[in-house]
Amino acid sequence: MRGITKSFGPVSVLKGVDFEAHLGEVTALVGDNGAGKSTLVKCIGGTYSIDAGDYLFEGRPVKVHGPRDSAALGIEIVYQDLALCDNLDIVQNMFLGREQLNLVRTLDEPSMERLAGETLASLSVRTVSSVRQKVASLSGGQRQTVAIAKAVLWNSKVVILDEPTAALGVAQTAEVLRLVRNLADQGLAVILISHNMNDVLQVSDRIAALYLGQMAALVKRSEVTHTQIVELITAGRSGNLGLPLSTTLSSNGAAL
Ligand SMILES: Nc1ncnc2c1ncn2[C@@H]1O[C@H](COP(=O)(O)OP(=O)(O)OP(=O)(O)O)[C@@H](O)[C@H]1O
Repeated sequence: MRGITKSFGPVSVLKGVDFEAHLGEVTALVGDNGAGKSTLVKCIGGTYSIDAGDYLFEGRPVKVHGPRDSAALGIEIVYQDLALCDNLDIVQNMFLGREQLNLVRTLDEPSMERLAGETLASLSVRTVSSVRQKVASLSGGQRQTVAIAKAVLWNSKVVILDEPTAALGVAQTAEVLRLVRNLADQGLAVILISHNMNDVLQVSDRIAALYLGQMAALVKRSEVTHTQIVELITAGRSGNLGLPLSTTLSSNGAAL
């Protein structure tokens, strides 16, 4: 994404944001409440149209007018609410709206069941006992796992995860972070929105810090400390990292 701007009426939310994600890497998207993370992700997913800027995919300019366009490129977003149906089982959830049909045009249950099982196995998911289990009976971590598996089922290239460990316990967080790392190691570009610095430091390769609708910095994980990330989030800059002072200071020099 290059020079992305997005406003809602008079409210300017994204102000010339540059952002990129690479195959085989986890890029953490961090920023304070209201910094514009969700808005940026919804622009990537096509839920919001961008006002100005360039959207490039695999180096080519693309037009993304809605979620169907981003899905066709191989971009999947797992929102915080997971969008799973409690009354359906894991297979039904993973194929919801994209069910496979057999030759007589009825649901190809064996094929969907096999693919669901293979996808979970390829992600080394051990916590789900049966793909025919109702989603209502799954724990928070298992639900997250199913939502992520659903996102990678479609030969996805980019998977965006919105706060995947929020509200999870210690063991379940570790399991989901292992899965996040696994996705990148399998070659996907993973974008991880998170407020949890431990998660960010543990799994990310790059960190993109949004500050008041501007990209304060997009840096390699190995090049920043915990303190610097916090400073980028809260002040838009840290030492020689971050936005130029002129954009983060008001005319009298006070930080905005
Ligand atoms: N549909 C909308 N209409 C008007 N303003 C909006 C809309 N969506 C978001 N905003 C505003 O844009 C700003 C950025 O919101 P956004 O949800 O992108 O931030 P965020 O970084 O994801 O925050 P959080 O961490 O709290 O989820 C906020 O000030 C918000 O009020």
